[in-house]
Amino acid sequence: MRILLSPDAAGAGEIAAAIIASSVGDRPAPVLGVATGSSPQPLYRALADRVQAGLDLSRAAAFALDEYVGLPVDHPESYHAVIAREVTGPLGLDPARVHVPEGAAADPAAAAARYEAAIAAAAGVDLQILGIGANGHIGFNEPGSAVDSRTRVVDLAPRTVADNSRFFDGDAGLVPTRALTQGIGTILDAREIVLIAWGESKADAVARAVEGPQTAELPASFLQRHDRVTLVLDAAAASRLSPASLPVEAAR
Ligand SMILES: N[C@@H]1[C@@H](O)[C@H](O)[C@@H](COP(=O)(O)O)O[C@@H]1O
Repeated sequence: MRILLSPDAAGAGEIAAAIIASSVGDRPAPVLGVATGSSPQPLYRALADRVQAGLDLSRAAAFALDEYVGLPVDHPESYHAVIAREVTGPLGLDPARVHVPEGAAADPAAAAARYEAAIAAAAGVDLQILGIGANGHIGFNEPGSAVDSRTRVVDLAPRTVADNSRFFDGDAGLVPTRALTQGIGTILDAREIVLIAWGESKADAVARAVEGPQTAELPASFLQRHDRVTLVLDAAAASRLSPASLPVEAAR
């Protein structure tokens, strides 16, 4: 895993945006994997600045990682709404090429299978953007998720429901308890992965993802088996990594 550091979240966003621009900026029709949550927001802001300055993503396709089950698509905290607000608009994507799992479908399991088929039909994801949960989840692959899991319906861990209650007026009772998520296997099929993490609350999960054993108990640890992963971290998120894991200039 390549690790890049910035003193703060905004700087981490700039670094991640630069990687994305150089990886996919020259492709005529790249396929992006896009995450929601607070982690990628500095990245999207920095990428939006690049779009304002001339980066053209209008022919890019995008596949969101996950969506709540049972939330109407027009709910402001549905990932359909979040992706439209924070990604599609600011990055100048074509809404017709942006895909989000159908968490409001009558048959979510069938919707999961359709989503896998849609990713395959697009010839896979070129670059997957990831955040990480405080419990080491990626997408909504909670502890216990298998390395070869595919897009499916999952139950959210109590900690994730509590963490995400901040998006629902602080009321955990309003947070859906199930979601559709790309699986670990789906995520690992992406040709390149950029994970952004910032803040002290992610430091433990980051250290275990990088230095711990590969285990379903910390789903992000499975990223160790991908050969093109970059972690872009601020100082707080990197604070529990051993010096041996850090870039040479930071470890001195
Ligand atoms: N499903 C999302 C993930 O895709 C996200 O990466 C993670 C971290 O969230 P945040 O970035 O807000 O800390 O948990 C959320 O619940």
